[in-house]
Amino acid sequence: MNSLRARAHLLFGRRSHQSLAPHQHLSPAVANDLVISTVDENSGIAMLTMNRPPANSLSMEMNEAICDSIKTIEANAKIQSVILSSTNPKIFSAGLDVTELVSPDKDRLPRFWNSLQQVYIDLYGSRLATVAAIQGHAPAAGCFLAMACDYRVMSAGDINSDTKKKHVPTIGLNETQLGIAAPPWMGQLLVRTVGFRQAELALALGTLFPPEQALAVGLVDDIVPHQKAESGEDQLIDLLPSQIKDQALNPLLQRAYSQARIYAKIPPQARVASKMVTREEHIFRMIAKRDEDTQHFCGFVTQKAVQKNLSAYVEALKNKSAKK
Ligand SMILES: CCCCC/C=C\C/C=C\CC/C=C/CC(=O)SCCNC(=O)CCNC(=O)[C@H](O)C(C)(C)COP(=O)(O)OP(=O)(O)OC[C@H]1O[C@@H](n2cnc3c(N)ncnc32)[C@H](O)[C@@H]1OP(=O)(O)O
Repeated sequence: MNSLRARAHLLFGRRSHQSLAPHQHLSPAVANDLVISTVDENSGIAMLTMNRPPANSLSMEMNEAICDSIKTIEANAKIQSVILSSTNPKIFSAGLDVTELVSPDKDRLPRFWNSLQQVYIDLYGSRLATVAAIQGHAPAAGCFLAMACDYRVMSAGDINSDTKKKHVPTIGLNETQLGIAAPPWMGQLLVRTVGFRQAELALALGTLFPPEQALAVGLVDDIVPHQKAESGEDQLIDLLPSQIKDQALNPLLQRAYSQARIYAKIPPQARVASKMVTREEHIFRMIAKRDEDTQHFCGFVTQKAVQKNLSAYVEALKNKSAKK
């Protein structure tokens, strides 16, 4: 147990990206615009709210902001749990900013990929208990963000009171639908989350799961119907950033908060050591294979055929949005 604790300290007690990541980080002031951090030392709970309109897509700066925010919260010994949420009620995160992938700058592309690897190291390997509050869509790297957390609660969707149209969020690794493959470590994370056969099917088909199906395969741990709750807790209201203060009666955030509180009550050393049992080897593997992974990614993404697929995809995305 002692050696496990020592190793836990090695992995989780120190900021991995301070010693391991060669890339630059944004100043906290800028990072705070992209990811809003709020903390409540009394309950030991923090909230990281992604705030990169329109879709919380992951640019290099967004990845760096996520890492910086985790670092800042981890430095506060009074905080044990963090909720990862979004200011956009319909999109948790649209995954990688696809404009980073099309006709990429050759110097920026590897740094961009390093920044995503760092999110894996910092979020998946965080000492904090992490709860993803998935209000809206979480495709591709959006799904990865959720899978890198310890617990996932997802909204069952809602009905627009004006148009009466139902909004049903989806989650999954849909990369094959873009003509690309999920990176091996992301695919393996899906395998560890939902099991081999479900992952094999979902990766090949690029399946985006609606909430009920996501729950059935184990991609999320709980789904929450949208009906507004009758009352809100003061502690949750205090934790919500001003941009989403009106969400205090949102049952999804309430459910995420109650799960964060459950985690915050577990003795941290025991919780962190047990987290290591399942995550340590994968974090170390990423660290060891980081350069190789970056070379694979850059080589793959810059292939002519892949660029063609990605360009067409981005065009379709823009056209779809323009038609609205
Ligand atoms: C042999 C060796 C092999 C080694 C292999 C190694 C590595 C593997 C290689 C590559 C791996 C690369 C990994 C990629 C993972 C990813 O994350 S790719 C990104 C995938 N994301 C998506 O497909 C989501 C695309 N978006 C949507 O489907 C929808 O937007 C939505 C999220 C479902 C929301 O729909 P909604 O109708 O509400 O909104 P809009 O579609 O109108 O979008 C609003 C607005 O946002 C912009 N936008 C959406 N998504 C993105 C994005 N991902 N990036 C950038 N911008 C995005 C959209 O364009 C609209 O903008 P506007 O026009 O300015 O309004």
